[in-house]
Amino acid sequence: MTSTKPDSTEPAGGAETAAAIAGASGLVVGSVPDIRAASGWVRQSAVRSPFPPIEDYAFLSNCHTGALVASDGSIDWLCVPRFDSPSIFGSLLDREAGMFRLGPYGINHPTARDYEPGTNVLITTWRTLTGWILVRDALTIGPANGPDQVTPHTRPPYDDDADHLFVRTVECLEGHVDVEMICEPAFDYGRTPATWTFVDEKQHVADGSGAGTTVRLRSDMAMGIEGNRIRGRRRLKRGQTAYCVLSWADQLATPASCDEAMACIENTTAYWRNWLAGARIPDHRWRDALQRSAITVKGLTYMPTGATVAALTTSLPETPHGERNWDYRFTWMRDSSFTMQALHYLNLDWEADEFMQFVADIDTNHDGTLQIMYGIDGRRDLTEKTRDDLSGYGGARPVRVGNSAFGQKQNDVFGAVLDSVLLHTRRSQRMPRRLWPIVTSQADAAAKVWKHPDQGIWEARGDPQHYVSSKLMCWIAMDRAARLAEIRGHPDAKKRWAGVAKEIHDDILANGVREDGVLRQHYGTDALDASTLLAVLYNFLPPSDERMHNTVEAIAKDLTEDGFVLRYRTEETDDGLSGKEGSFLICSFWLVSALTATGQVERGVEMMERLLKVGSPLNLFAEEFQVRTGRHLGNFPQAFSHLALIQAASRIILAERLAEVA
Ligand SMILES: OC[C@H]1O[C@H](O[C@H]2O[C@H](CO)[C@@H](O)[C@H](O)[C@H]2O)[C@H](O)[C@@H](O)[C@@H]1O
Repeated sequence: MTSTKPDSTEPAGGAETAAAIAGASGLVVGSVPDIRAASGWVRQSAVRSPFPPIEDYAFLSNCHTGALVASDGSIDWLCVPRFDSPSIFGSLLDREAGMFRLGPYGINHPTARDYEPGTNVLITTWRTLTGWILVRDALTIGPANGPDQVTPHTRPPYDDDADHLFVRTVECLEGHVDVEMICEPAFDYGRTPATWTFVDEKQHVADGSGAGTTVRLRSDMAMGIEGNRIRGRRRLKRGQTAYCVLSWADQLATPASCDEAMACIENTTAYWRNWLAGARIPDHRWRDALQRSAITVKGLTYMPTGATVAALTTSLPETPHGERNWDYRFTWMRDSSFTMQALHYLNLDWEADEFMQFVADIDTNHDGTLQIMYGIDGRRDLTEKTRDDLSGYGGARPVRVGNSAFGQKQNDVFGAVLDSVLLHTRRSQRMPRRLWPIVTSQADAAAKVWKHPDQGIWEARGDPQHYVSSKLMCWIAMDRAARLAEIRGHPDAKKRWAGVAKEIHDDILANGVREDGVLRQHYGTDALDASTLLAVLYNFLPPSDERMHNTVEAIAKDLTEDGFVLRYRTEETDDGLSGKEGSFLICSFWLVSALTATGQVERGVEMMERLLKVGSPLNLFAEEFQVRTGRHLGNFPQAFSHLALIQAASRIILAERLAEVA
């Protein structure tokens, strides 16, 4: 895109400022801002990459959409009003595609960042030469009448109470600090910069419009329009507060004072804590990680339909500077089913209920089967386009919007859905009548297609193959369908489906096992694939069976880099793409679960501890981890990684507890 800012590789404030920024403590204090620094944005220093590391971002959500906040206080990703809407802040994918910063003037490294415990409210503490401030950020959500409406352990009647507001408050704790706000939306993924007009200049209210969208900014800081951005400044002294709020709600309603803004944040805090109170999170040293994963998975749920997005973002690269960039702001049947399983582990059955309603309402194919993925509103057409006007994160192109995988045949989808239905039926002790047609159509489809090759769980864009994990999930489909038929009193269907399950089981054992007793990736290769760990997790054979043990050991030995698991070796597998991937975090957590399931709990614990250490400072995980650099790769935060974390930790904790009582 055409740059309107100074060259981001040049120190905006000259050599002195750059040196000050690079201060030995890592804390940026008191760089004397010169006129160039004042006209640019503090991020434009020579001492940091223009694209922050993926793992530096904080994730916020109102269960309609989510945001990524960089450690310098800039919102670099926000799509409104929904996860899958075009971005208005898209600096994540192009430094010129919009951002919204709040923080001390001239300083871009905070002293500390954390979530308000048990919530999705971010707290950032900044220290300057003259004082301390504390910033609170939230995509607000909660009962319209305030936190008093919240009663613990009740199903929130206010489930759809997102305010459609980004609220930011700042409080001066000590001394005095000059606070700066820069709000520069660029609509339609950066294509249309905002045109600003004051609605009420005295009250500091302005509307920014472009590409058919209008947002309202309101603050108690003095603010001025500078082209496509609004800049606000205020010196805060100890005890003083300030706020700024961005709204995209109907009527563009905004809090009219700092007290009102703070009340919205309190409401949001109460909302998340109340939600978490409904979870059964074990009292264990991994509790914080489990809580964060639960909140993150919930934050990736689109409340109006109960669908979950696979991740918040599009096109964060799986290979640095490479082409493995995908749009994950959709609902995969597989990802959502795994998510439901993980939430059940934590006793969060409501969420599963919501997802089942989504499944029941889905617009199926003519033959009654499901697509492998849908829009969060149930939309079927997810046509993929590239946005060639965007630089891409770190230059990784293309940036994709939409995902061609929606048209793929992936035979595991039947098993994923039917496993969820069975789990849900058992947990809720009932199966809604309207789910039965889904059960029969998915079971009949799996019975028909299990012999066919497909694109597999990893959605390879190469030739279809007889993937072992796809057959395995078809076995699950038939097994779960037979059990559901029994529950509903359909003995004939039960017999028919159980018969197909047996046939698939035999076929996998005959064709899917290498000579050395290890499950192979697909029938035409001896290559390994981490998705075969699902055989252990789904009890395809007893955990004591040699083939399960051999598969776990082969993957641990030959499909890892420094202990972290690759989904497959790109040099052995033609997935139709170039570039080497990092290790897949879901696969690494699967290995922890598989080790635990096969009785190797200590090895599982060791690996779990290592995995937790590579989480972001805020306990968030992208899709992949690059061992060589210690950096996260791929979309962020990724539900797959968090749900597999929950599953692995829950299995270990259960195994430890059972060992204690044995
Ligand atoms: O690697 C090629 C494929 O990568 C993406 O798929 C991956 O993400 C999905 C969502 O989490 C997951 O369900 C799938 O198992 C992963 O392989 C991408 O969405 C595909 O379009 C792409 O072909």
